[in-house]
Amino acid sequence: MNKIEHIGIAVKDINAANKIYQKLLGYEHYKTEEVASEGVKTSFFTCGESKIELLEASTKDSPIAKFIDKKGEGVHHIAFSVSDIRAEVRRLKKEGFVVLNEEPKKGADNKWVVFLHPKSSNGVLVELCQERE
Ligand SMILES: CC[C@@H](C(=O)O)C(=O)SCCNC(=O)CCNC(=O)[C@H](O)C(C)(C)COP(=O)(O)OP(=O)(O)OC[C@H]1O[C@@H](n2cnc3c(N)ncnc32)[C@H](O)[C@@H]1OP(=O)(O)O
Ligand SMILES: [Co+2]
Repeated sequence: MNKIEHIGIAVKDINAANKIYQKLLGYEHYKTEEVASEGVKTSFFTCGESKIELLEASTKDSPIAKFIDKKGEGVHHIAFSVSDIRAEVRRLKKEGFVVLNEEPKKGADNKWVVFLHPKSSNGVLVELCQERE
């Protein structure tokens, strides 16, 4: 793993959350992006070498909608940047982690992403991210 790429935060209202995180960080987000395949609207803030990803559900069955229904707003996942996502998937499977999608899928901000089930990482949903060429 190279670094924490982003921390994903589930929010009910991305416009309201943007204002809060703008005040918190002292600067504006640099982009918004809808990822229809994941049922989310995102907003990204830089934070040093890492990012904050705000996530609002765009569909009723979005993982974000389910998460907020059960747990409320808050930290939803931690994403790690990796250089070779397929090699990391092979390594992590051997280590016993539960991989949710073996085939990397298109994430936000020009990334390939793979998720690991929170039950295999102490209740934390983990995302692996590799830059798309
Ligand atoms: C924008 C794209 C991308 C990026 O580029 O950055 C994203 O970040 S997309 C983010 C949204 N997408 C995902 O989260 C995809 C991966 N997630 C999943 O596949 C599912 O959400 C899940 C983790 C497998 C859970 O789905 P499911 O089993 O259907 O949900 P339940 O509500 O029944 O929960 C079961 C169990 O798991 C706990 N849970 C759910 N989500 C989380 C979470 N984010 N962190 C920690 N724990 C989580 C949930 O509370 C249930 O626990 P118990 O009640 O104890 O059984
Ligand atoms: Co993410």
